[in-house]
Amino acid sequence: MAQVRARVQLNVGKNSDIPAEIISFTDLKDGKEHIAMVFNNADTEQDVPLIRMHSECLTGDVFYSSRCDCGEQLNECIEMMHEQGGILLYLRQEGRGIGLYNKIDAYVLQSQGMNTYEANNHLGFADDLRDFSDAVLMLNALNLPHVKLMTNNPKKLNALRDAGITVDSVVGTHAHIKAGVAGNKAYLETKIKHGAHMLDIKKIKKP
Ligand SMILES: Nc1nc2c(ncn2[C@@H]2O[C@H](COP(=O)(O)OP(=O)(O)OP(=O)(O)O)[C@@H](O)[C@H]2O)c(=O)[nH]1
Ligand SMILES: [Zn+2]
Repeated sequence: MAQVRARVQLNVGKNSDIPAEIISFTDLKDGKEHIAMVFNNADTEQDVPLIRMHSECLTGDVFYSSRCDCGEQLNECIEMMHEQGGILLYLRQEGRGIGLYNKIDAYVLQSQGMNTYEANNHLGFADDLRDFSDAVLMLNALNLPHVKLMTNNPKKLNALRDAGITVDSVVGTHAHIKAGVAGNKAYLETKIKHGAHMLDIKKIKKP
């Protein structure tokens, strides 16, 4: 059974002015250093807090790469949780679980015309290698059996429900579209078409 190892306050967000608490865990299964980021003490003060399970994307989260929407989604989540509280589970599942170097290889293939899933398959990987059982262990360690979930990905919803977490409602993220050859429009459209994502491509975030 995973347990909270340490929790400490810090400020996060673009201007380092959003109060949060970062939490580490013991006994997670896959050996990765997943963390939870808690806003407004939502884990102790809300009966049904907003949760996001965000998979690591170095290129998007750190460098705001044009190829995906991860960094913008992360900021959208931090800002929403600043307003209404919530718990962000930051999961070290780079490249939907294939790792950074393999994701870069997949980008090479995408530059040659393959879509995001075809590129994964061409490299010998399934469409999505992620397993959300450590996220469930983290929710259990935080004593959160009942949540609202921020995602467009039905697999995340099913993973929580299958593990016995009650998901009251699902909150979609905005479409963060970037044009151009190395843009993310085709990537987002492919996720909707082939990945059954519930993203509303017209729900564009106004600056
Ligand atoms: N293999 C592969 N992984 C990618 C590619 N583009 C982005 N990723 C990874 O996809 C994951 C995106 O994760 P999430 O932000 O949790 O998004 P999601 O599963 O699409 O679902 P929601 O954002 O919750 O709707 C990250 O781990 C990225 O590194 C790609 O072209 N190939
Ligand atoms: Zn990304």
